[in-house]
Amino acid sequence: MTIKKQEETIGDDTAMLRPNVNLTDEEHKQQIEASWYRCEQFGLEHATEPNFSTLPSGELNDLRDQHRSLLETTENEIIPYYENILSNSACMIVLADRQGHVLNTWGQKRFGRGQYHGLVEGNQWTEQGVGTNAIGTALISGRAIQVGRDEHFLRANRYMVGSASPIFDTGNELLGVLDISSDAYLPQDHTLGMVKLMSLSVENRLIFTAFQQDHFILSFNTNLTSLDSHWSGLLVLDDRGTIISANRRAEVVLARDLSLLNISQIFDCDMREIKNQPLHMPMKLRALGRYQFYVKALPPVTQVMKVPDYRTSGHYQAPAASLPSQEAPLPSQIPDNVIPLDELEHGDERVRRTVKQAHKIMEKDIPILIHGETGAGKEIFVRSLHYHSSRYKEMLVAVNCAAIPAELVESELFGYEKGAFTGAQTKGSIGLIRRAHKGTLFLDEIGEMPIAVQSRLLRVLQERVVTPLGSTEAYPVDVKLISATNRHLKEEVAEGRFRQDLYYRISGLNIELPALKLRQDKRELIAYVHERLRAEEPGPALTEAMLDLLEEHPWPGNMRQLVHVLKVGMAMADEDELEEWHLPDDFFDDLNNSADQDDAGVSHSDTSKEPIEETIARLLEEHQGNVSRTAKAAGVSRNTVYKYVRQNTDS
Ligand SMILES: Nc1ncnc2c1ncn2[C@@H]1O[C@H](COP(=O)(O)OP(=O)(O)OP(=O)(O)O)[C@@H](O)[C@H]1O
Repeated sequence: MTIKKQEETIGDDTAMLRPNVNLTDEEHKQQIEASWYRCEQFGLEHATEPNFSTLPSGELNDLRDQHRSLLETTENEIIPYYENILSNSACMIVLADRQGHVLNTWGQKRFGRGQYHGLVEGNQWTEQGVGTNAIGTALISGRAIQVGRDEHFLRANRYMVGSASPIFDTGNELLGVLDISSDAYLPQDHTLGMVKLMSLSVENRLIFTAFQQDHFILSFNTNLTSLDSHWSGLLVLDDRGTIISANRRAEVVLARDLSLLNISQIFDCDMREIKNQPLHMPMKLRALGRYQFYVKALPPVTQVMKVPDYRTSGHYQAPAASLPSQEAPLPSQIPDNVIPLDELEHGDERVRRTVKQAHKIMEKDIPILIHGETGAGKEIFVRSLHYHSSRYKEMLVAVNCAAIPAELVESELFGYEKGAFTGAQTKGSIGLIRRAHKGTLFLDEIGEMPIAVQSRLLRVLQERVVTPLGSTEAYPVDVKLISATNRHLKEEVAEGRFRQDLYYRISGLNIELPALKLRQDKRELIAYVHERLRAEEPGPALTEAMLDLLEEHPWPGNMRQLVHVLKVGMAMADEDELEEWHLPDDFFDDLNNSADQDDAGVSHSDTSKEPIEETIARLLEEHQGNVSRTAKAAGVSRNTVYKYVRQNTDS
């Protein structure tokens, strides 16, 4: 089950000053009643003993490993601010994952009575097992809640009070929950407000960790002095001003879905002004034509850290002994089975530009995302890029994310320690990402990657370290990341199947590899592939008529289908030239289908009542069998003429 964050819609522009909007007493009562009703449905009775379904320590370690960023952010950047409060009160802070598993606790390890409270690492606090409780109920409702002593469904829990607030990740998915529990009296507004503040702080820190390196982060508030507080709205912008992430406050205060809007659609300013704004100098801007906000823009850390580079001025010459790893390969060093970059296209301007851009970006710390239909040649393209880059001596590791069973993707990619899980090889495994260290990692069909693995991959890309499953050690990795997909990833993001933050991480340079039928150099490319195959094994030549026919084909299977058709045809032919009858049947099925589609709804130009077959027969004769001219005169596609010719020669 995925829970999206609940909107707390705030109607007026003073909302930021009183952000701690708790449930009304009536709403609170309803939440508790709804929870008790669920508990009855789960078959619980008030006398039932809590069932914590405690995780074995190995699984707990894996879980903690998966939530490392959440754990570290909470521990290092949030808890220290509350230490004072904690040390003076009899309560504990609990961090649990979205299934209610306790990941860590801080503060009082044991409540006053020394009673076993079950708030220990590995225990699961769900309504199913423990009845109404702050953690489980906040997770089910997606809202912050305080559960008082008698509001607990199980009698066994009625000695404690818990206040919990869910935490959402940068893609708005429920990530976990923070809870403050005690067996002493906890003032409701105070504690609930505090835990909400903590969960907001965690969310904000996660945004900074994910994006501050390469993106502008805008914070805004109605009040200048609160601009740096956790209650400020945060917007993450790419270089062109597109909003690629936002915190809860931003969405609540602006009361709209902000994803992928441009900053100029929200504030009366554009990206240029934001970029020109002196560091840490707030601006006073109007939002949505109505609200006044103070806005501060934080440029990407990489930009702030930029230091003058003296090589850009004067007549700098690089020292003679440059690093060997920076060298581009010589043509003789490129393996035979790799298609040279300049042979990837044969006159298609768009593809030429794409190849040039990608070749350049290979030397930059910018990931590449390739979109293209299946069989369009994405992997061939990546191989060529890798072997023409300075990483050519290192590994190109290609991973087809759709081909690995979902439950194995994680261990295959990140590796595992020996004995990390049942079925793990006794030796352990280094994992595919580390295998690509210093080289290129090609994640094909990345759209198929399970969402849990996406989070982990995101962390690897952000932190540039891999922690194998079951290990505490983090290994640095330096990989050139190229991903490919035949899906529309933006739509996948909109529908919640692909993490937005990961999408922006992997899509530094977006490349479209056109389908074969759309390529302007289709004819030349077909001739090239044919020549390459003939270089491997002697075979028949292609006539112009055969090239016409091949050019006409819709090629739904793209380059892969072309290679297959040519290989079959060439194997069948004993003659000097490739003939139609050498080609496989499915080739003609596609051809006929596309002819039918091309002509659907289009009537041939002859206005007489003459059937189309007769028109084609007549025109073919008139044009001495010239297919192109016949098709033009009849007002049909060349495929239709071919289809007619074939039917009449077959019968
Ligand atoms: N530029 C090219 N020149 C010659 N052959 C090519 C070219 N591009 C692709 N091919 C051939 O087409 C086949 C399919 O290409 P490739 O595996 O790169 O496609 P893909 O887009 O990665 O497919 P998928 O999306 O199914 O993974 C290759 O095995 C290769 O034989």
